[in-house]
Amino acid sequence: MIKVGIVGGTGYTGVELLRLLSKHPEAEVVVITSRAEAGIPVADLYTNLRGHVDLCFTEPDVATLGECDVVFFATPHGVAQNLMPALLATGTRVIDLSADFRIRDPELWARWYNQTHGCPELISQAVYGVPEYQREAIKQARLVACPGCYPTAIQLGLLPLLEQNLVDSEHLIIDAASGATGAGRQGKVDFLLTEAGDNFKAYGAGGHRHLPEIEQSLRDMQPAGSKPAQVTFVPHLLPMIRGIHATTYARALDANTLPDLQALFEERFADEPFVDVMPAGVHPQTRSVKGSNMCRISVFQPQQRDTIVVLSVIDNLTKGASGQAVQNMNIMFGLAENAGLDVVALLP
Ligand SMILES: NC(=O)C1=CN([C@@H]2O[C@H](COP(=O)(O)OP(=O)(O)OC[C@H]3O[C@@H](n4cnc5c(N)ncnc54)[C@H](OP(=O)(O)O)[C@@H]3O)[C@@H](O)[C@H]2O)C=CC1
Ligand SMILES: CC(=O)N[C@@H](CCC(=O)OP(=O)(O)O)C(=O)O
Repeated sequence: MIKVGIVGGTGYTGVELLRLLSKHPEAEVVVITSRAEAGIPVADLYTNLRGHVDLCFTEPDVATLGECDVVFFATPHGVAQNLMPALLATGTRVIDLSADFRIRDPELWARWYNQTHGCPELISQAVYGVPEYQREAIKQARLVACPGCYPTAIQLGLLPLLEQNLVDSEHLIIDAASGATGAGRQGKVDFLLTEAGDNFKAYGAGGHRHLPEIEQSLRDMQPAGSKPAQVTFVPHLLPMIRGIHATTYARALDANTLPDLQALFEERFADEPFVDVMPAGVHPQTRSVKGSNMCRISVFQPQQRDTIVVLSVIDNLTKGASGQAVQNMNIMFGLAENAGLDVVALLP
């Protein structure tokens, strides 16, 4: 059994890690931390885990965490970077769900996250954890930086087009919408039922912190010589609990020579356990992935003109965070990639 520690067990990604790992055949959570709830049984706070998880929350302690084979950070950005040098020195491997190690340039990170990076010397060791194009690097990684939820949905939708250099990469336009759990459990007025319910609004249109992460990862997918990807990214808040829907508009470099896009997408993801290309003409919907690690994608070329539309949906807490983190753990430890993740989405 792989011994697992979780730092930050009281947030939504922490409880999602517990839900998935409690049924994992080859991993067992042995430590779960919370400073505010130390000493309290996990199942007292999250009653869905009664009968499945017997642990109590404990204070974060590097020596105890260092006895685990792998430690997940489900903490706000700025936390993992401070514990990382001491924790990696124990020999444990780390999977960070926060944004601390996603961006390679610490100055760029500092500008978007309004704080100085506490551990720039370890950033180069981090592998960006998108299995669909980083699988080999993830196998060897000691530190995996899990992608953000919006970046995951957007990257998977654009991967086949950018790898083949088929679109005008400097003018990509993305509208994406997220359920309210995307904002975490630390309540803000905007996420009250009475504020978010029966409403739909954009936010961050002038620049969202996921923009540099999205552009960095899209550029990593592009073949040498391509024009570096630039995106206009507008996120929206949807009055639902889980789910992300991303709509991406990309102009073909040459609409007359485009390959069959449906076949291109189906072939690119044929061997991917967690990407499902929908049949031609079918629109994906967030509830078809709720609670599952699947990303469902559709591609359209309306009126056969030169704008390609890609629709992608994920559950922000599963493929967008904790499910992808478990998928990365499975790859790092040579396990079946779907271990603990073979879950059918909850529908209706
Ligand atoms: N929600 C989502 O859809 C997604 C979230 N993420 C990222 O995952 C991370 C976790 O998010 P989420 O689950 O929403 O939870 P929160 O951001 O609300 O994190 C809360 C957890 O972190 C712990 N924590 C906070 N500060 C510290 C600290 N200084 N030292 C140790 N532990 C600390 C808290 O416990 P306590 O204070 O009691 O110690 C609590 O358990 C964030 O970085 C988020 O950006 C990534 C993808 C999707
Ligand atoms: C609805 C909502 O507020 N979403 C969050 C993003 C959620 C997320 O998961 O971002 P990280 O992975 O980088 O934490 C936001 O827009 O900031």
